[in-house]
Amino acid sequence: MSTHIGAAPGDIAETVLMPGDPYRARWAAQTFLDAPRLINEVRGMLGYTGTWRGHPVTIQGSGMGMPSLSIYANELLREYGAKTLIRIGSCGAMQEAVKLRDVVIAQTASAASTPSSTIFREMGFAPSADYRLLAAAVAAAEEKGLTPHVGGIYSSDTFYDERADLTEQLQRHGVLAVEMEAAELYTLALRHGARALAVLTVSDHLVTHEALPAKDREQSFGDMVEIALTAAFA
Ligand SMILES: O=P(O)(O)O[C@H]1O[C@H](CO)[C@@H](O)[C@H]1O
Ligand SMILES: O=c1cc[nH]c(=O)[nH]1
Repeated sequence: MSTHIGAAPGDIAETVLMPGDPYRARWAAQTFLDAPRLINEVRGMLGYTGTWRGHPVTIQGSGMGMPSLSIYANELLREYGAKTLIRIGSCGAMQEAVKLRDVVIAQTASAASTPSSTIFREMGFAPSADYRLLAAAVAAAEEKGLTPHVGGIYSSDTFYDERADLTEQLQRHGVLAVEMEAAELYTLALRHGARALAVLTVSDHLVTHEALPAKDREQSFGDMVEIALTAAFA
Protein backbone atom coordinates (compact mmCIF):
# COMPACT_ATOMS: atom_id res chain seq x y z
CA MET A 1 0.00 0.00 0.00
CA SER A 2 1.07 3.56 -0.64
CA THR A 3 -0.42 6.66 0.94
CA HIS A 4 -3.19 7.07 -1.63
CA ILE A 5 -3.34 3.63 -3.29
CA GLY A 6 -4.53 0.65 -1.27
CA ALA A 7 -3.27 -2.06 -3.64
CA ALA A 8 -0.81 -4.73 -2.51
CA PRO A 9 2.59 -4.40 -4.29
CA GLY A 10 1.97 -7.15 -6.87
CA ASP A 11 -1.55 -5.95 -7.60
CA ILE A 12 -0.51 -3.21 -10.00
CA ALA A 13 0.71 -3.99 -13.50
CA GLU A 14 3.70 -2.33 -15.18
CA THR A 15 1.26 -0.89 -17.73
CA VAL A 16 -1.21 1.59 -16.26
CA LEU A 17 -3.96 3.49 -18.06
CA MET A 18 -4.95 6.66 -16.25
CA PRO A 19 -8.28 8.39 -16.85
CA GLY A 20 -9.07 11.44 -14.73
CA ASP A 21 -12.50 10.02 -13.95
CA PRO A 22 -12.53 7.01 -11.56
CA TYR A 23 -15.84 5.87 -13.05
CA ARG A 24 -14.23 5.87 -16.51
CA ALA A 25 -11.58 3.61 -14.95
CA ARG A 26 -14.32 1.22 -13.81
CA TRP A 27 -16.12 1.30 -17.17
CA ALA A 28 -12.90 0.79 -19.17
CA ALA A 29 -11.75 -2.07 -16.95
CA GLN A 30 -15.12 -3.81 -17.09
CA THR A 31 -15.42 -3.26 -20.85
CA PHE A 32 -11.92 -4.00 -22.12
CA LEU A 33 -10.07 -6.13 -19.54
CA ASP A 34 -10.46 -9.81 -18.79
CA ALA A 35 -11.10 -10.66 -15.14
CA PRO A 36 -10.85 -7.08 -13.85
CA ARG A 37 -10.61 -6.80 -10.08
CA LEU A 38 -10.83 -3.72 -7.88
CA ILE A 39 -7.36 -3.00 -6.46
CA ASN A 40 -7.90 0.51 -5.09
CA GLU A 41 -10.79 2.51 -3.71
CA VAL A 42 -8.98 4.85 -1.32
CA ARG A 43 -10.77 8.23 -1.56
CA GLY A 44 -13.02 6.70 -4.21
CA MET A 45 -10.20 6.88 -6.77
CA LEU A 46 -10.99 3.51 -8.32
CA GLY A 47 -8.27 1.29 -9.76
CA TYR A 48 -8.66 -2.11 -11.46
CA THR A 49 -6.22 -4.74 -12.64
CA GLY A 50 -6.98 -7.39 -15.23
CA THR A 51 -5.51 -8.61 -18.48
CA TRP A 52 -5.80 -7.50 -22.09
CA ARG A 53 -4.90 -10.16 -24.68
CA GLY A 54 -3.00 -11.90 -21.89
CA HIS A 55 -1.03 -8.81 -20.77
CA PRO A 56 -1.51 -7.52 -17.20
CA VAL A 57 -2.98 -4.00 -17.18
CA THR A 58 -4.06 -1.63 -14.42
CA ILE A 59 -6.55 1.17 -15.01
CA GLN A 60 -6.25 3.72 -12.20
CA GLY A 61 -8.13 7.04 -11.90
CA SER A 62 -5.89 10.09 -11.54
CA GLY A 63 -8.44 12.70 -10.47
CA MET A 64 -8.66 16.09 -12.13
CA GLY A 65 -5.68 18.42 -12.43
CA MET A 66 -1.94 18.00 -12.19
CA PRO A 67 -1.63 18.05 -8.36
CA SER A 68 -3.94 15.02 -8.15
CA LEU A 69 -2.35 13.22 -11.11
CA SER A 70 1.06 13.87 -9.58
CA ILE A 71 0.15 12.00 -6.40
CA TYR A 72 -1.05 8.90 -8.24
CA ALA A 73 1.70 8.88 -10.86
CA ASN A 74 4.43 9.37 -8.23
CA GLU A 75 3.13 6.45 -6.18
CA LEU A 76 2.70 4.22 -9.25
CA LEU A 77 6.25 4.99 -10.44
CA ARG A 78 8.11 5.03 -7.12
CA GLU A 79 6.26 2.42 -5.08
CA TYR A 80 4.64 0.07 -7.59
CA GLY A 81 7.25 0.03 -10.38
CA ALA A 82 4.97 1.22 -13.18
CA LYS A 83 6.83 1.43 -16.49
CA THR A 84 4.21 2.61 -19.00
CA LEU A 85 1.62 5.23 -18.08
CA ILE A 86 -0.99 6.20 -20.65
CA ARG A 87 -3.52 8.88 -19.87
CA ILE A 88 -6.95 8.24 -21.41
CA GLY A 89 -8.69 11.57 -21.01
CA SER A 90 -11.24 14.00 -22.33
CA CYS A 91 -10.17 17.34 -23.79
CA GLY A 92 -11.43 20.59 -25.25
CA ALA A 93 -10.63 21.16 -28.93
CA MET A 94 -8.82 24.44 -29.65
CA GLN A 95 -8.77 24.27 -33.46
CA GLU A 96 -11.73 24.26 -35.83
CA ALA A 97 -10.35 21.21 -37.67
CA VAL A 98 -10.46 19.14 -34.47
CA LYS A 99 -14.04 17.89 -34.10
CA LEU A 100 -16.13 16.60 -31.20
CA ARG A 101 -15.24 12.93 -30.44
CA ASP A 102 -12.01 13.11 -32.49
CA VAL A 103 -8.94 11.43 -31.01
CA VAL A 104 -5.98 13.64 -30.09
CA ILE A 105 -2.57 12.10 -29.39
CA ALA A 106 -0.35 14.50 -27.47
CA GLN A 107 3.22 14.78 -28.72
CA THR A 108 3.98 17.63 -26.29
CA ALA A 109 2.08 19.26 -23.44
CA SER A 110 2.65 22.94 -22.75
CA ALA A 111 1.77 24.36 -19.35
CA ALA A 112 1.95 27.67 -17.51
CA SER A 113 3.03 25.67 -14.47
CA THR A 114 3.07 22.09 -13.22
CA PRO A 115 3.73 20.58 -9.78
CA SER A 116 7.29 20.02 -11.11
CA SER A 117 7.82 23.62 -12.27
CA THR A 118 9.65 24.71 -9.14
CA ILE A 119 12.48 22.21 -9.66
CA PHE A 120 13.26 23.67 -13.08
CA ARG A 121 13.51 27.25 -11.68
CA GLU A 122 13.97 29.61 -14.67
CA MET A 123 13.84 26.77 -17.20
CA GLY A 124 10.79 26.22 -19.44
CA PHE A 125 10.98 22.40 -19.58
CA ALA A 126 9.29 20.77 -22.61
CA PRO A 127 7.25 17.72 -21.50
CA SER A 128 7.08 15.27 -24.39
CA ALA A 129 5.57 11.85 -24.99
CA ASP A 130 7.53 8.64 -25.44
CA TYR A 131 8.16 8.50 -29.20
CA ARG A 132 7.63 4.77 -29.71
CA LEU A 133 4.40 4.76 -27.72
CA LEU A 134 3.23 7.74 -29.74
CA ALA A 135 4.09 6.10 -33.06
CA ALA A 136 2.36 2.89 -31.96
CA ALA A 137 -0.76 4.82 -30.91
CA VAL A 138 -0.94 6.60 -34.26
CA ALA A 139 -0.62 3.25 -36.05
CA ALA A 140 -3.31 1.71 -33.81
CA ALA A 141 -5.69 4.60 -34.50
CA GLU A 142 -5.11 4.39 -38.25
CA GLU A 143 -5.62 0.63 -38.11
CA LYS A 144 -9.09 1.36 -36.69
CA GLY A 145 -9.79 3.66 -39.64
CA LEU A 146 -9.44 6.81 -37.55
CA THR A 147 -7.42 9.91 -38.36
CA PRO A 148 -5.99 11.06 -35.04
CA HIS A 149 -4.76 14.59 -34.52
CA VAL A 150 -1.14 14.44 -33.38
CA GLY A 151 0.68 17.44 -31.95
CA GLY A 152 0.90 19.81 -29.04
CA ILE A 153 -1.73 20.16 -26.34
CA TYR A 154 -2.11 22.52 -23.38
CA SER A 155 -2.26 21.20 -19.81
CA SER A 156 -4.17 23.85 -17.90
CA ASP A 157 -4.78 24.41 -14.19
CA THR A 158 -8.26 25.73 -14.91
CA PHE A 159 -11.29 24.24 -16.61
CA TYR A 160 -13.14 27.58 -16.42
CA ASP A 161 -10.47 29.66 -18.09
CA GLU A 162 -10.44 33.48 -17.97
CA ARG A 163 -7.42 34.02 -20.22
CA ALA A 164 -8.90 34.51 -23.68
CA ASP A 165 -5.62 36.10 -24.78
CA LEU A 166 -3.64 32.99 -23.81
CA THR A 167 -6.09 30.69 -25.60
CA GLU A 168 -5.68 32.85 -28.69
CA GLN A 169 -1.87 32.65 -28.56
CA LEU A 170 -1.94 28.88 -28.11
CA GLN A 171 -4.36 28.53 -31.03
CA ARG A 172 -2.03 30.67 -33.17
CA HIS A 173 0.77 28.23 -32.32
CA GLY A 174 -1.20 25.17 -33.41
CA VAL A 175 -2.10 23.76 -30.01
CA LEU A 176 -4.77 21.16 -30.68
CA ALA A 177 -6.60 20.81 -27.39
CA VAL A 178 -6.68 21.61 -23.69
CA GLU A 179 -6.80 19.20 -20.75
CA MET A 180 -5.41 19.25 -17.23
CA GLU A 181 -2.88 16.43 -16.54
CA ALA A 182 -0.55 15.40 -19.38
CA ALA A 183 2.34 17.85 -18.81
CA GLU A 184 2.97 16.55 -15.30
CA LEU A 185 2.53 12.92 -16.37
CA TYR A 186 5.14 13.34 -19.12
CA THR A 187 7.55 15.11 -16.75
CA LEU A 188 7.28 12.43 -14.06
CA ALA A 189 7.67 9.58 -16.53
CA LEU A 190 10.82 11.17 -17.98
CA ARG A 191 12.22 11.68 -14.46
CA HIS A 192 11.66 8.03 -13.55
CA GLY A 193 12.74 6.41 -16.81
CA ALA A 194 9.22 5.33 -17.72
CA ARG A 195 7.15 5.75 -20.88
CA ALA A 196 4.16 8.09 -21.04
CA LEU A 197 1.54 9.16 -23.54
CA ALA A 198 -1.83 10.91 -23.50
CA VAL A 199 -4.54 9.64 -25.83
CA LEU A 200 -7.51 11.99 -25.60
CA THR A 201 -11.05 12.31 -26.94
CA VAL A 202 -12.65 15.66 -27.66
CA SER A 203 -15.57 16.25 -25.26
CA ASP A 204 -15.80 20.04 -25.58
CA HIS A 205 -15.10 22.56 -28.29
CA LEU A 206 -13.63 25.94 -27.49
CA VAL A 207 -14.47 27.32 -30.96
CA THR A 208 -17.98 25.92 -31.53
CA HIS A 209 -18.90 25.61 -27.82
CA GLU A 210 -20.29 22.09 -28.28
CA ALA A 211 -20.09 19.82 -25.21
CA LEU A 212 -20.87 16.18 -24.49
CA PRO A 213 -22.86 15.07 -21.41
CA ALA A 214 -21.14 13.51 -18.39
CA LYS A 215 -22.30 9.96 -19.20
CA ASP A 216 -20.66 10.15 -22.65
CA ARG A 217 -17.37 11.34 -21.11
CA GLU A 218 -17.51 8.41 -18.69
CA GLN A 219 -18.62 5.57 -20.94
CA SER A 220 -18.30 6.29 -24.66
CA PHE A 221 -14.65 6.93 -25.41
CA GLY A 222 -13.76 3.32 -26.27
CA ASP A 223 -11.53 4.09 -29.25
CA MET A 224 -8.96 5.88 -27.09
CA VAL A 225 -8.90 2.96 -24.62
CA GLU A 226 -8.27 0.42 -27.39
CA ILE A 227 -5.64 2.67 -28.97
CA ALA A 228 -3.84 2.98 -25.63
CA LEU A 229 -3.94 -0.77 -24.98
CA THR A 230 -2.73 -1.61 -28.48
CA ALA A 231 0.11 0.94 -28.27
CA ALA A 232 1.24 -0.30 -24.86
CA PHE A 233 1.93 -3.80 -26.19
CA ALA A 234 2.97 -3.02 -29.78
O1 LIG B 1 -11.79 13.39 -18.56
P1 LIG B 1 -10.54 13.52 -17.75
O2 LIG B 1 -9.59 12.42 -17.96
O3 LIG B 1 -10.82 13.80 -16.28
O4 LIG B 1 -9.78 14.84 -18.33
C1 LIG B 1 -10.33 16.13 -18.47
O5 LIG B 1 -11.58 16.30 -17.82
C2 LIG B 1 -11.42 16.99 -16.58
C3 LIG B 1 -12.19 18.27 -16.63
O6 LIG B 1 -13.53 18.03 -16.94
C4 LIG B 1 -9.91 17.21 -16.41
O7 LIG B 1 -9.38 16.17 -15.63
C5 LIG B 1 -9.44 17.19 -17.84
O8 LIG B 1 -8.08 16.93 -18.05
O1 LIG C 1 -9.59 20.43 -19.51
C1 LIG C 1 -10.55 20.23 -20.24
C2 LIG C 1 -11.08 18.94 -20.45
C3 LIG C 1 -12.15 18.77 -21.27
N1 LIG C 1 -12.67 19.85 -21.86
C4 LIG C 1 -12.15 21.08 -21.68
O2 LIG C 1 -12.66 22.06 -22.24
N2 LIG C 1 -11.11 21.24 -20.87
